[in-house]
Amino acid sequence: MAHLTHLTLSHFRSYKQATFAVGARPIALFGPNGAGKTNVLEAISLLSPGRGLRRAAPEEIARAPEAVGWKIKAELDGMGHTHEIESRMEPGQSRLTRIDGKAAPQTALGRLMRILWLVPSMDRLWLDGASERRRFLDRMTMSFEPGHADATLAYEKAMRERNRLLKDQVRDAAWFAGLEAQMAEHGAAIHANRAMTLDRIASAQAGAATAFPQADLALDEVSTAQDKATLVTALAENRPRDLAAGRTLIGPHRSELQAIFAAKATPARLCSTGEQKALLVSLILANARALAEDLGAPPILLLDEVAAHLDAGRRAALYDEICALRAQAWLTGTGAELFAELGDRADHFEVAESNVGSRVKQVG
Ligand SMILES: Nc1ncnc2c1ncn2[C@@H]1O[C@H](COP(=O)(O)OP(=O)(O)OP(=O)(O)O)[C@@H](O)[C@H]1O
Repeated sequence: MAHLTHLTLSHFRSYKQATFAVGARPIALFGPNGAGKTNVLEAISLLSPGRGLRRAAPEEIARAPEAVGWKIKAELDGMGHTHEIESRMEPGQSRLTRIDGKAAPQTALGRLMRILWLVPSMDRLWLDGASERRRFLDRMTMSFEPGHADATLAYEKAMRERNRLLKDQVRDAAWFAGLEAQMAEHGAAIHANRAMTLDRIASAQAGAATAFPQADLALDEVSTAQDKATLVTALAENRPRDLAAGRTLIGPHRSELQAIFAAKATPARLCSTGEQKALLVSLILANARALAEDLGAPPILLLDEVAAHLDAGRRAALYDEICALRAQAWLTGTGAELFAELGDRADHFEVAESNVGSRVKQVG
Protein backbone atom coordinates (compact mmCIF):
# COMPACT_ATOMS: atom_id res chain seq x y z
CA MET A 1 0.00 0.00 0.00
CA ALA A 2 1.55 3.29 -1.07
CA HIS A 3 1.39 5.91 1.62
CA LEU A 4 3.36 8.83 2.99
CA THR A 5 5.16 8.26 6.27
CA HIS A 6 6.59 11.75 6.86
CA LEU A 7 5.72 15.19 5.59
CA THR A 8 7.75 18.36 6.12
CA LEU A 9 6.59 21.79 4.99
CA SER A 10 9.02 24.71 4.86
CA HIS A 11 7.87 28.26 4.16
CA PHE A 12 4.81 26.74 2.55
CA ARG A 13 1.80 29.12 2.73
CA SER A 14 0.84 29.47 6.44
CA TYR A 15 3.61 27.06 7.57
CA LYS A 16 7.06 28.30 8.49
CA GLN A 17 8.28 24.83 9.37
CA ALA A 18 6.21 21.77 10.25
CA THR A 19 7.01 18.07 10.25
CA PHE A 20 4.70 15.23 11.00
CA ALA A 21 4.79 11.48 10.89
CA VAL A 22 1.76 9.54 9.71
CA GLY A 23 0.66 5.95 9.35
CA ALA A 24 -1.00 4.15 6.45
CA ARG A 25 -4.56 4.63 7.66
CA PRO A 26 -6.84 7.67 7.18
CA ILE A 27 -5.68 10.99 8.59
CA ALA A 28 -8.22 13.51 9.86
CA LEU A 29 -7.11 17.14 10.08
CA PHE A 30 -9.43 19.32 12.10
CA GLY A 31 -9.28 22.94 13.18
CA PRO A 32 -11.02 26.28 12.65
CA ASN A 33 -11.29 28.21 9.39
CA GLY A 34 -7.94 29.45 8.16
CA ALA A 35 -5.95 27.12 10.44
CA GLY A 36 -3.99 25.58 7.55
CA LYS A 37 -5.77 22.27 6.85
CA THR A 38 -6.20 22.71 3.10
CA ASN A 39 -2.61 23.93 2.87
CA VAL A 40 -1.45 20.48 4.01
CA LEU A 41 -3.57 18.79 1.33
CA GLU A 42 -2.30 21.23 -1.28
CA ALA A 43 1.30 20.42 -0.31
CA ILE A 44 0.64 16.70 -0.86
CA SER A 45 -1.07 17.43 -4.18
CA LEU A 46 2.16 19.14 -5.28
CA LEU A 47 3.87 15.77 -4.98
CA SER A 48 2.04 14.88 -8.19
CA PRO A 49 2.57 16.50 -11.63
CA GLY A 50 0.86 19.83 -12.27
CA ARG A 51 -0.10 22.84 -10.20
CA GLY A 52 -1.79 21.07 -7.30
CA LEU A 53 -5.34 21.17 -6.04
CA ARG A 54 -5.60 24.97 -6.03
CA ARG A 55 -3.89 25.29 -9.43
CA ALA A 56 -1.85 28.05 -7.82
CA ALA A 57 1.06 29.84 -9.42
CA PRO A 58 4.14 28.34 -7.69
CA GLU A 59 5.41 31.75 -6.55
CA GLU A 60 2.11 32.53 -4.78
CA ILE A 61 2.68 29.58 -2.44
CA ALA A 62 5.83 30.92 -0.73
CA ARG A 63 5.04 32.00 2.79
CA ALA A 64 4.22 35.71 2.97
CA PRO A 65 5.68 38.12 3.91
CA GLU A 66 9.21 36.70 3.68
CA ALA A 67 8.52 34.64 0.49
CA VAL A 68 11.97 33.06 0.36
CA GLY A 69 10.79 30.07 -1.64
CA TRP A 70 9.12 26.92 -0.38
CA LYS A 71 9.87 23.23 0.08
CA ILE A 72 7.82 20.08 0.64
CA LYS A 73 9.61 16.93 1.64
CA ALA A 74 7.90 13.58 1.98
CA GLU A 75 8.80 10.00 2.57
CA LEU A 76 6.78 7.46 0.65
CA ASP A 77 6.37 3.83 1.55
CA GLY A 78 5.38 2.23 -1.72
CA MET A 79 4.82 -1.49 -1.35
CA GLY A 80 8.07 -2.31 0.37
CA HIS A 81 10.15 0.43 -1.29
CA THR A 82 10.75 3.75 0.39
CA HIS A 83 11.36 6.96 -1.52
CA GLU A 84 12.22 10.49 -0.51
CA ILE A 85 10.40 13.07 -2.57
CA GLU A 86 11.05 16.76 -2.62
CA SER A 87 9.17 19.49 -4.41
CA ARG A 88 10.57 23.00 -4.01
CA MET A 89 10.86 26.44 -5.47
CA GLU A 90 13.60 29.01 -4.92
CA PRO A 91 12.76 32.67 -5.58
CA GLY A 92 13.09 33.49 -9.27
CA GLN A 93 13.40 29.82 -10.29
CA SER A 94 10.93 27.28 -11.55
CA ARG A 95 9.64 24.37 -9.49
CA LEU A 96 12.12 21.55 -8.92
CA THR A 97 11.41 17.92 -8.15
CA ARG A 98 13.84 15.47 -6.58
CA ILE A 99 13.26 11.77 -6.06
CA ASP A 100 15.73 9.97 -3.77
CA GLY A 101 18.08 12.95 -3.96
CA LYS A 102 18.15 13.14 -7.76
CA ALA A 103 16.52 15.79 -9.94
CA ALA A 104 13.53 14.29 -11.74
CA PRO A 105 10.86 15.55 -14.15
CA GLN A 106 7.44 16.19 -12.62
CA THR A 107 5.99 13.39 -14.76
CA ALA A 108 8.13 10.90 -12.78
CA LEU A 109 5.98 11.74 -9.74
CA GLY A 110 2.89 10.51 -11.56
CA ARG A 111 4.49 7.10 -12.02
CA LEU A 112 5.75 6.88 -8.44
CA MET A 113 2.40 7.37 -6.73
CA ARG A 114 -1.17 8.21 -7.60
CA ILE A 115 -2.95 11.02 -5.78
CA LEU A 116 -6.66 11.78 -6.27
CA TRP A 117 -8.49 14.71 -4.72
CA LEU A 118 -11.90 16.20 -4.09
CA VAL A 119 -12.01 19.84 -3.04
CA PRO A 120 -14.98 22.15 -2.34
CA SER A 121 -14.57 24.07 -5.64
CA MET A 122 -15.43 20.78 -7.40
CA ASP A 123 -18.89 20.83 -5.80
CA ARG A 124 -19.88 22.95 -8.83
CA LEU A 125 -18.30 20.60 -11.35
CA TRP A 126 -21.60 19.61 -12.97
CA LEU A 127 -22.73 23.24 -13.18
CA ASP A 128 -19.61 25.10 -14.27
CA GLY A 129 -18.06 25.26 -17.74
CA ALA A 130 -17.04 22.22 -19.77
CA SER A 131 -13.31 22.93 -19.28
CA GLU A 132 -13.55 21.99 -15.57
CA ARG A 133 -15.14 18.66 -16.43
CA ARG A 134 -12.50 17.98 -19.09
CA ARG A 135 -9.81 18.74 -16.52
CA PHE A 136 -11.48 16.32 -14.09
CA LEU A 137 -11.64 13.62 -16.76
CA ASP A 138 -8.03 14.23 -17.77
CA ARG A 139 -6.87 13.95 -14.16
CA MET A 140 -8.66 10.62 -13.79
CA THR A 141 -7.11 9.57 -17.09
CA MET A 142 -3.59 10.53 -15.97
CA SER A 143 -4.05 8.40 -12.87
CA PHE A 144 -4.54 5.37 -15.12
CA GLU A 145 -2.12 6.44 -17.85
CA PRO A 146 0.53 8.94 -16.68
CA GLY A 147 1.60 9.40 -20.34
CA HIS A 148 -1.77 11.14 -20.98
CA ALA A 149 -0.17 14.34 -19.64
CA ASP A 150 2.44 14.26 -22.43
CA ALA A 151 -0.22 13.73 -25.13
CA THR A 152 -2.26 16.65 -23.75
CA LEU A 153 0.73 18.99 -23.60
CA ALA A 154 1.85 18.06 -27.12
CA TYR A 155 -1.68 18.54 -28.50
CA GLU A 156 -2.03 21.94 -26.82
CA LYS A 157 1.38 23.08 -28.08
CA ALA A 158 0.46 22.26 -31.70
CA MET A 159 -2.99 23.85 -31.24
CA ARG A 160 -1.49 27.07 -29.84
CA GLU A 161 0.70 27.35 -32.94
CA ARG A 162 -2.27 26.69 -35.22
CA ASN A 163 -4.31 29.29 -33.33
CA ARG A 164 -1.53 31.80 -33.89
CA LEU A 165 -1.74 31.17 -37.65
CA LEU A 166 -5.52 31.55 -37.47
CA LYS A 167 -5.33 34.78 -35.53
CA ASP A 168 -2.70 36.24 -37.87
CA GLN A 169 -4.79 35.07 -40.86
CA VAL A 170 -1.82 33.15 -42.27
CA ARG A 171 -3.02 30.99 -45.18
CA ASP A 172 -0.03 28.70 -45.64
CA ALA A 173 -1.59 25.25 -46.32
CA ALA A 174 1.62 23.29 -45.70
CA TRP A 175 2.15 24.97 -42.36
CA PHE A 176 -1.42 24.17 -41.33
CA ALA A 177 -1.13 20.58 -42.55
CA GLY A 178 2.00 19.97 -40.46
CA LEU A 179 0.39 21.24 -37.27
CA GLU A 180 -2.89 19.46 -37.97
CA ALA A 181 -1.04 16.15 -38.40
CA GLN A 182 0.51 16.63 -34.94
CA MET A 183 -2.85 17.61 -33.44
CA ALA A 184 -4.53 14.57 -35.00
CA GLU A 185 -1.88 12.19 -33.71
CA HIS A 186 -2.00 13.45 -30.12
CA GLY A 187 -5.76 14.14 -30.29
CA ALA A 188 -6.46 10.51 -31.21
CA ALA A 189 -4.31 9.37 -28.26
CA ILE A 190 -6.19 11.75 -25.94
CA HIS A 191 -9.51 10.38 -27.14
CA ALA A 192 -8.40 6.75 -26.74
CA ASN A 193 -7.06 7.39 -23.23
CA ARG A 194 -10.26 9.16 -22.16
CA ALA A 195 -12.41 6.36 -23.60
CA MET A 196 -10.34 3.80 -21.67
CA THR A 197 -10.93 5.84 -18.49
CA LEU A 198 -14.69 5.87 -18.99
CA ASP A 199 -14.63 2.08 -19.42
CA ARG A 200 -12.49 1.57 -16.32
CA ILE A 201 -14.72 3.84 -14.22
CA ALA A 202 -17.93 2.22 -15.50
CA SER A 203 -16.74 -1.28 -14.64
CA ALA A 204 -15.38 -0.17 -11.25
CA GLN A 205 -18.77 1.35 -10.43
CA ALA A 206 -20.79 -1.59 -11.73
CA GLY A 207 -18.79 -4.23 -9.91
CA ALA A 208 -18.71 -2.59 -6.49
CA ALA A 209 -20.82 -2.89 -3.40
CA THR A 210 -21.16 0.82 -2.74
CA ALA A 211 -23.70 3.11 -1.16
CA PHE A 212 -22.91 5.78 -3.74
CA PRO A 213 -25.04 6.30 -6.83
CA GLN A 214 -23.74 5.20 -10.18
CA ALA A 215 -22.74 8.07 -12.46
CA ASP A 216 -22.95 7.12 -16.13
CA LEU A 217 -20.29 9.11 -17.96
CA ALA A 218 -20.16 9.81 -21.67
CA LEU A 219 -18.15 12.08 -23.92
CA ASP A 220 -20.13 14.33 -26.21
CA GLU A 221 -18.01 14.30 -29.33
CA VAL A 222 -20.51 16.02 -31.64
CA SER A 223 -17.88 18.32 -33.09
CA THR A 224 -14.95 16.03 -32.42
CA ALA A 225 -13.49 13.51 -34.79
CA GLN A 226 -12.07 10.62 -32.83
CA ASP A 227 -9.44 8.81 -34.83
CA LYS A 228 -6.32 10.28 -36.40
CA ALA A 229 -7.43 10.13 -40.06
CA THR A 230 -10.87 11.65 -39.43
CA LEU A 231 -9.47 14.34 -37.17
CA VAL A 232 -6.83 15.41 -39.68
CA THR A 233 -9.50 15.68 -42.42
CA ALA A 234 -11.94 17.49 -40.14
CA LEU A 235 -9.29 20.04 -39.10
CA ALA A 236 -8.38 20.75 -42.73
CA GLU A 237 -12.04 21.10 -43.72
CA ASN A 238 -12.75 23.38 -40.79
CA ARG A 239 -9.97 25.87 -41.61
CA PRO A 240 -12.31 28.51 -43.12
CA ARG A 241 -14.57 28.49 -40.03
CA ASP A 242 -11.54 28.48 -37.72
CA LEU A 243 -9.99 31.40 -39.65
CA ALA A 244 -13.23 33.35 -39.19
CA ALA A 245 -13.28 32.54 -35.45
CA GLY A 246 -9.54 33.08 -34.99
CA ARG A 247 -9.19 29.77 -33.10
CA THR A 248 -9.59 25.99 -33.43
CA LEU A 249 -13.24 25.04 -33.00
CA ILE A 250 -13.03 21.25 -33.20
CA GLY A 251 -10.93 18.66 -31.42
CA PRO A 252 -10.66 16.97 -28.02
CA HIS A 253 -10.15 20.37 -26.35
CA ARG A 254 -13.87 20.93 -27.01
CA SER A 255 -15.20 17.58 -25.75
CA GLU A 256 -17.93 17.68 -23.14
CA LEU A 257 -18.06 15.16 -20.31
CA GLN A 258 -21.65 14.29 -19.54
CA ALA A 259 -22.80 12.59 -16.36
CA ILE A 260 -26.15 10.99 -15.61
CA PHE A 261 -27.42 9.91 -12.19
CA ALA A 262 -28.09 6.39 -13.49
CA ALA A 263 -30.84 5.25 -11.11
CA LYS A 264 -32.89 8.38 -11.81
CA ALA A 265 -31.87 8.88 -15.45
CA THR A 266 -31.26 12.51 -14.54
CA PRO A 267 -28.37 14.65 -15.82
CA ALA A 268 -25.99 15.49 -12.98
CA ARG A 269 -26.54 19.23 -13.46
CA LEU A 270 -30.24 18.78 -12.59
CA CYS A 271 -29.57 16.76 -9.42
CA SER A 272 -29.69 18.18 -5.91
CA THR A 273 -26.49 19.59 -4.39
CA GLY A 274 -26.06 16.51 -2.19
CA GLU A 275 -26.73 14.16 -5.10
CA GLN A 276 -24.17 16.03 -7.22
CA LYS A 277 -21.63 15.59 -4.44
CA ALA A 278 -22.52 11.90 -4.08
CA LEU A 279 -21.89 11.39 -7.81
CA LEU A 280 -18.44 12.97 -7.45
CA VAL A 281 -17.61 10.81 -4.45
CA SER A 282 -18.83 7.78 -6.39
CA LEU A 283 -16.43 8.59 -9.24
CA ILE A 284 -13.45 9.17 -6.96
CA LEU A 285 -14.09 5.89 -5.15
CA ALA A 286 -14.47 4.06 -8.47
CA ASN A 287 -11.22 5.65 -9.69
CA ALA A 288 -9.49 4.54 -6.49
CA ARG A 289 -10.86 0.98 -6.67
CA ALA A 290 -9.81 0.62 -10.31
CA LEU A 291 -6.29 1.86 -9.51
CA ALA A 292 -6.03 -0.49 -6.54
CA GLU A 293 -6.92 -3.34 -8.89
CA ASP A 294 -4.45 -2.23 -11.60
CA LEU A 295 -1.51 -1.41 -9.35
CA GLY A 296 -2.12 -3.64 -6.37
CA ALA A 297 -2.28 -0.57 -4.12
CA PRO A 298 -4.89 2.16 -3.64
CA PRO A 299 -4.02 5.80 -4.43
CA ILE A 300 -3.56 8.49 -1.79
CA LEU A 301 -6.84 10.41 -1.41
CA LEU A 302 -7.08 14.10 -0.50
CA LEU A 303 -10.64 14.89 0.63
CA ASP A 304 -11.09 18.52 1.61
CA GLU A 305 -14.34 19.13 3.52
CA VAL A 306 -15.77 16.12 1.76
CA ALA A 307 -18.61 15.84 4.31
CA ALA A 308 -20.19 19.06 3.05
CA HIS A 309 -23.61 18.33 1.45
CA LEU A 310 -23.48 14.60 2.30
CA ASP A 311 -26.13 13.26 4.67
CA ALA A 312 -25.14 11.19 7.71
CA GLY A 313 -25.76 7.87 5.92
CA ARG A 314 -23.52 8.79 3.01
CA ARG A 315 -20.80 10.17 5.30
CA ALA A 316 -20.74 6.89 7.20
CA ALA A 317 -20.65 4.92 3.94
CA LEU A 318 -17.79 7.06 2.63
CA TYR A 319 -15.67 6.46 5.73
CA ASP A 320 -16.45 2.73 5.61
CA GLU A 321 -15.49 2.53 1.94
CA ILE A 322 -12.23 4.44 2.45
CA CYS A 323 -11.29 2.06 5.27
CA ALA A 324 -12.23 -0.97 3.15
CA LEU A 325 -10.01 0.38 0.35
CA ARG A 326 -7.15 0.65 2.85
CA ALA A 327 -6.24 3.99 1.27
CA GLN A 328 -4.26 6.68 3.01
CA ALA A 329 -7.00 9.30 2.89
CA TRP A 330 -6.35 12.82 4.17
CA LEU A 331 -9.61 14.36 5.34
CA THR A 332 -10.30 17.84 6.67
CA GLY A 333 -13.13 19.23 8.78
CA THR A 334 -13.75 22.11 11.12
CA GLY A 335 -15.72 20.44 13.89
CA ALA A 336 -15.98 17.47 16.15
CA GLU A 337 -18.05 15.58 13.57
CA LEU A 338 -15.04 14.16 11.71
CA PHE A 339 -13.54 13.10 15.03
CA ALA A 340 -16.74 11.39 16.15
CA GLU A 341 -17.61 9.74 12.86
CA LEU A 342 -14.16 8.38 12.02
CA GLY A 343 -13.29 7.50 15.60
CA ASP A 344 -10.25 5.31 16.09
CA ARG A 345 -10.23 4.22 12.44
CA ALA A 346 -8.17 7.36 11.69
CA ASP A 347 -5.24 9.28 13.15
CA HIS A 348 -6.48 12.71 14.22
CA PHE A 349 -4.40 15.88 13.97
CA GLU A 350 -5.37 19.27 15.28
CA VAL A 351 -4.32 22.15 13.04
CA ALA A 352 -3.94 25.58 14.65
CA GLU A 353 -2.55 28.96 13.74
CA SER A 354 0.15 30.25 16.09
CA ASN A 355 2.50 33.24 16.06
CA VAL A 356 5.11 31.15 14.24
CA GLY A 357 2.74 29.89 11.57
CA SER A 358 0.35 26.96 11.37
CA ARG A 359 1.01 23.96 13.62
CA VAL A 360 -0.07 20.34 13.27
CA LYS A 361 -0.35 18.22 16.40
CA GLN A 362 -1.49 14.60 16.69
CA VAL A 363 -4.34 14.17 19.14
CA GLY A 364 -5.57 10.65 18.63
N1 LIG B 1 1.50 32.37 0.66
C1 LIG B 1 0.95 32.45 1.86
N2 LIG B 1 1.64 32.95 2.91
C2 LIG B 1 1.11 33.01 4.15
N3 LIG B 1 -0.13 32.60 4.46
C3 LIG B 1 -0.88 32.09 3.45
C4 LIG B 1 -0.39 32.00 2.12
N4 LIG B 1 -1.36 31.46 1.34
C5 LIG B 1 -2.41 31.24 2.15
N5 LIG B 1 -2.13 31.60 3.42
C6 LIG B 1 -3.00 31.52 4.61
O1 LIG B 1 -3.14 30.17 5.01
C7 LIG B 1 -4.25 30.17 5.92
C8 LIG B 1 -4.78 28.76 6.00
O2 LIG B 1 -5.47 28.42 4.83
P1 LIG B 1 -6.19 26.99 4.59
O3 LIG B 1 -6.92 27.13 3.32
O4 LIG B 1 -5.23 25.88 4.73
O5 LIG B 1 -7.20 26.96 5.84
P2 LIG B 1 -8.20 25.82 6.27
O6 LIG B 1 -7.76 25.34 7.61
O7 LIG B 1 -8.37 24.81 5.21
O8 LIG B 1 -9.50 26.69 6.48
P3 LIG B 1 -11.06 26.53 6.05
O9 LIG B 1 -11.69 25.70 7.15
O10 LIG B 1 -11.52 27.93 6.10
O11 LIG B 1 -11.12 25.91 4.70
C9 LIG B 1 -5.18 31.25 5.44
O12 LIG B 1 -5.43 32.15 6.50
C10 LIG B 1 -4.43 31.94 4.33
O13 LIG B 1 -4.52 33.34 4.38
